[in-house]
Amino acid sequence: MPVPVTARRRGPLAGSVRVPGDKSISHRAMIFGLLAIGETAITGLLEGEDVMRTADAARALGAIVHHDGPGAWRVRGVGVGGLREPADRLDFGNAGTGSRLMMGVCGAHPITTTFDGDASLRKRPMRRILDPLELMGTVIVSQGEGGRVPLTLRGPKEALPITYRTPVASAQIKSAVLLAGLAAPGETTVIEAEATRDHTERMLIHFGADVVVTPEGVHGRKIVLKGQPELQAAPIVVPADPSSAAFPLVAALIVPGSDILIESVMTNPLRSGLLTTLREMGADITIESQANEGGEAVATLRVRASALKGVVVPPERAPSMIDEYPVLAVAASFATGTTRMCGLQELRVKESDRLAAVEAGLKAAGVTCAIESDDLVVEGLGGAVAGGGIVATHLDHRIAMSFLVMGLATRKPMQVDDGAMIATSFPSFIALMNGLGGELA
Ligand SMILES: O=C(O)C1=C[C@@H](OP(=O)(O)O)[C@@H](O)[C@H](O)C1
Ligand SMILES: C=C(OP(=O)(O)O)C(=O)O
Repeated sequence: MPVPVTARRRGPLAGSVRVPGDKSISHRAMIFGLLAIGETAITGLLEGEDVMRTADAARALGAIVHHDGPGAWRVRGVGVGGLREPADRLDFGNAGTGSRLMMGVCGAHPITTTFDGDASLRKRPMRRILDPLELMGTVIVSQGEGGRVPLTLRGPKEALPITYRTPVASAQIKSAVLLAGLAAPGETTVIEAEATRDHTERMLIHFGADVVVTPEGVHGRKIVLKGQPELQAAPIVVPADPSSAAFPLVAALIVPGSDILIESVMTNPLRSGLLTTLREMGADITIESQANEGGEAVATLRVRASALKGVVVPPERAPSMIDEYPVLAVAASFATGTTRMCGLQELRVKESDRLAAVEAGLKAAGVTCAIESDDLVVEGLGGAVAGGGIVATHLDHRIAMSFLVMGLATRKPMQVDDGAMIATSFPSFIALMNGLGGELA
């Protein structure tokens, strides 16, 4: 049942918030917990639906998963090579990350596994994962049209190590190959032309694997993993998700008079493209304090309403802010002048076609914008955005949250047709925004 949600303009936003744990790290915490020997204790886990599907899959593959309290989980793993064949298909719901990383894990083990998901996941390309897995010896027993879920994989007796150049900048492809490489003897190498988020590499090292990362070309990296390690359980502290922090951050910038604190947000440079871009636009974002949480740098950000100006966002920045473009487009609508976001082809294959969804949403709010090849061009209105539209979210949490943020600053309310998917990544979003003085209902 769709759950329409409306956002209305009220007063300035104020207060201090902490957003939930990082989604990328939370999925990986469950997966590494499964693959390690011993018990992995996790704190700060994102308890969103996507991560809960990965937890269910870890259980189905043999892990013992305990929930001790808010964000606190323990996972007793089976070790690399010790996976149990699941009795049923694994349903990953809306989650690209969970399904693709687990394809890497299962596809390299001598078990048969069926992957499925919701109507959004069933549209997303999986050939990008199946191609390298086939090189490693995985048999694709069945697949949906064009290599989509539902699909069934059977892993080889022993996976083959490969050297793989990722055809698109994608941490999910890189991670699937590295996770499969754990089960292969010898060295598995992934070469990426543009560096993407490095949480898998960091976690491999944290769990005791032998991984060497070197620069490759101007923006890229080469990652070499020694296969068949014995991964040892290790505690994981999940820092706050910068992709979730993006929503209160942009809201505070566009709602006049706002002044908020966002506590201890992860500032991994491979996730910080939005901060860089907003600062170039003139955003008043200052760092109040810095620390380290679970091996990642974190910072408490003070964000004040700002007069933004349009900028050109270069294509090489895309991997470091790939999930933040919808909410950046909202910020750009309130800026003075034009913002051009370049090289966004990957946005077409997320939970929805985000280029099309953003264009439709902005137009519904009275903002002029265009898709020019792989660029999104937004004509900023300098603060006076009409709003009043109804936005189709297409089972996409980030589209829903972005346009609700917009509605906190538009003249007329903004409605999204379905807020249900927000629970996949940020279950407390509405309460958190209302706690800052927003009006979402
Ligand atoms: O590895 C990850 O955790 C993720 C990688 C990105 O996807 P791609 O690898 O498809 O770019 C991102 O969009 C997704 O939300 C999370
Ligand atoms: C693209 C996203 O996630 P996933 O690929 O895991 O579905 C996202 O969270 O914006």
